[in-house]
Amino acid sequence: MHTPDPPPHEQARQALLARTALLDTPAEQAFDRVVQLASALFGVPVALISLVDSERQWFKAKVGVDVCETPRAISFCSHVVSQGDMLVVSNALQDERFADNPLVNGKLGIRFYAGAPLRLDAQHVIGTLCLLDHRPRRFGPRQQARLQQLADTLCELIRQRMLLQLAEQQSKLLLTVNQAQSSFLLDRDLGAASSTILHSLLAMSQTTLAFIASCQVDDRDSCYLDIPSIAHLDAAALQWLMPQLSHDSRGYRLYGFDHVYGQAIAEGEPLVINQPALYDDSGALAGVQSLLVIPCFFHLSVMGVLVLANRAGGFDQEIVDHLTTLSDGIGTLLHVCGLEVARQAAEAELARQATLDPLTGLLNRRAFLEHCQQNQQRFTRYQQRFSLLMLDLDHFKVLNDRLGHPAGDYVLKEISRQLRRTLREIDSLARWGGEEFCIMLPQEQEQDAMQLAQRLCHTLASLPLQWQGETLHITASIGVATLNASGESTDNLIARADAAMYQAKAAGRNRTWLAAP
Ligand SMILES: Nc1nc2c(ncn2[C@@H]2O[C@H](COP(=O)(O)OP(=O)(O)OP(=O)(O)O)[C@@H](O)[C@H]2O)c(=O)[nH]1
Repeated sequence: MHTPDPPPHEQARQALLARTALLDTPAEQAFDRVVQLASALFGVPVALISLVDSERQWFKAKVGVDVCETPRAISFCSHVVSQGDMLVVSNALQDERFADNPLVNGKLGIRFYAGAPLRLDAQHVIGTLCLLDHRPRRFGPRQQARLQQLADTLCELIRQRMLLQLAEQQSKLLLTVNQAQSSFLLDRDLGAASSTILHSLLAMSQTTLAFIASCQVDDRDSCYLDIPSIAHLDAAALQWLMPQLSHDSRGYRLYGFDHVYGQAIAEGEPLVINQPALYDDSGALAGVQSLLVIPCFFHLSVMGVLVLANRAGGFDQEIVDHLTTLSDGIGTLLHVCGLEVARQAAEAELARQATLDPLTGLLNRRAFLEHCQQNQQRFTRYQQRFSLLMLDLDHFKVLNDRLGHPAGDYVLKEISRQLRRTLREIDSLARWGGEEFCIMLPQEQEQDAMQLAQRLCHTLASLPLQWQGETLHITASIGVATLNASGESTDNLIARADAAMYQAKAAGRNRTWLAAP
């Protein structure tokens, strides 16, 4: 018995067969009619639609036999698949390839076989439409041509069926993209929205890894791809991708545009890579079997890419066309997401601005008071005390009157900068109003707070401030108050620090004063 070698591109052929979604499906009238017609037309007892799978032939429709599959190794049809042409065996007993085949000398007793290839595309034969008889027959060229016609019609039926399935999947996917857009508008979670799309895509495209990436530019003007979620069925594929990405709490990022995704974005065209080793010898694609990168547009701008990897048999034009129709929906989603991110950033910036003093950039009185309240609560909870320094520049009016308002502004800004530089990160500094500043020192003992106030006094007094060639001598008076052990109110603490500051003024200025308890 002769078992033929598999045809070239056997893997792609099997992938195409899998995509027909015919294997192991129930009988269908349209296919049954074809075998009934073939049996009647050619006057044979057995007619089959045989699909040649990796290890078996499986019959989608049959007349005259009960079995629904036989091993591929003994099947006549595998010869048709391997040679790509029709096979006619007039008398199997006289054919050395089949004489000792169990289908011939066994119960089935095949003598005559004619099988026409089911050729779905130029390269691949997925099976046969075949005729069998228990006695030898002649099967001339005209009959062979008719059988092939019938097989070609059957192929057309299969193609139509695949197109219909594709259209159904496409409308399902479009619906998924629409749902993802709506859910994003509701909960503003791009990771969840893209994950919904990706999981549907994996199932539909028979791939093992998928992600959506949006083009972003960070605050240092570096371009990167933001990848809010990755869907995968294959840990090995993920291992290939991971070393390329950086990861933080917001998701994954891929910096620069010097890679296949950047290429698809720059060219604005889908990029299909079915032989990664030939495409890129740098090793960046080692571990991936096939890759499809589709740019996603909003109007004429590329907002990001849809990436799918590892499709059995690789990516063909049909799947590219199919997925490209989805990419606009994804592009719109990425655009809406970009608007949302910009809106949130603007909102955060506005909120930040509202807490700052415009001249010095320090916290304003309102924000500082909120901060004090929080520390007050911490005291209630953890008994952690804190101190306040009320700092007022001395004779500032004189300086303003003599050198003008711009000189006063300059001094306020320079003093603010110096204070910020002298204080620690955990200390809070605010412009309380006019030439007055307020400082909060967390977990501070009275003596520590006094020491710091004295250091500030000294630092400001020795500041070499210059205004239009004149050296300015600025001093400050500082009142120091520490939250008392019973946890007084913030207002009371501020009032005590303020009163201490006036004591310092009254005592001659350029000094510190510890508030009475
Ligand atoms: N240039 C400038 N001056 C300000 C600003 N806010 C308040 N001032 C001035 O600060 C001065 C405060 O004067 P006073 O309250 O009399 O206090 P002082 O002159 O520092 O005197 P003592 O506090 O008693 O040492 C006034 O001249 C205000 O006009 C500001 O934003 N810029």
